[in-house]
Amino acid sequence: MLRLEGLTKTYKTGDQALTDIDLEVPKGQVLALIGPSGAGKSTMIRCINRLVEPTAGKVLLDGVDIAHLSAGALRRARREMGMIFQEYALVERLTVMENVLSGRLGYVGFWRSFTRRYPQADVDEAFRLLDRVGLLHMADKRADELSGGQRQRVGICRALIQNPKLLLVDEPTASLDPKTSRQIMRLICELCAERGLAAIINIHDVALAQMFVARVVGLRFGEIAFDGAPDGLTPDVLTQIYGEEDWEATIEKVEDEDDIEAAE
Ligand SMILES: Nc1ncnc2c1ncn2[C@@H]1O[C@H](COP(=O)(O)OP(=O)(O)OP(=O)(O)O)[C@@H](O)[C@H]1O
Repeated sequence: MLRLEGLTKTYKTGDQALTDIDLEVPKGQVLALIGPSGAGKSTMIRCINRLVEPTAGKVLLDGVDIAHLSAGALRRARREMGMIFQEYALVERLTVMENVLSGRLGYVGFWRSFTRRYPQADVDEAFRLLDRVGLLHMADKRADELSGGQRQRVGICRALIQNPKLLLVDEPTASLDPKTSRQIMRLICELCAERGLAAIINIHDVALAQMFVARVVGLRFGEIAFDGAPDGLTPDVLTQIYGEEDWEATIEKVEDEDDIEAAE
């Protein structure tokens, strides 16, 4: 469904962020992208929807090369890719419902988007999505009245109402506490499974990635250093990706937290 071929990005500053990346993501697969700061995770996600222009290589979405589309064709192709951000990127003074519906802006005409009059079918779908993520009762609240976890749920609904084939998720839990982080990761993975949706989730927290996804790709210095099931992330492999750390302790700590939560 998504195929990267020789994807390379060198920034104008000379920073080589990605080198010759080949990666295939089948329909419905949720993949976690891990790696140390500066490894190229955000760059990879941003090259896929061309928020960053690749220097070389192909980004094939169902066989169409996103890296070489004209502006109009790119706009249409971007509808197929929902984006979820670390800082939620909501419009604070708008309501939850309005924020969710803004995910349809790529579909409605100029006047409808200017006056924010959306088709009834879009409004109905927004209600369904808010119900699914447990925020139906908050539809009329302003975004700035929500907690971090609630905001991210709105961000998820806004991405899903686009009806994308692929979700690109950039650090969805970086601003959340550990328990809310797990809830949000679980929700994203459940929704992908329900909808047969593929996702690439850029995530710092290795233990969280291991808990929820079937495939992990590890980047190091802009190259793929690991690609496999989460149980292949042994302390040795993690050291290859990140450098030295006491991985046994890091992973055990999270398991302990879950035991405490289960006992509560
Ligand atoms: N706009 C930019 N201009 C120049 N260099 C950049 C730019 N964005 C990123 N880089 C460089 O590209 C490399 C990869 O950065 P990137 O942000 O993709 O890494 P990352 O793995 O997402 O890191 P983090 O986890 O800290 O967000 C780094 O060396 C970074 O300094």
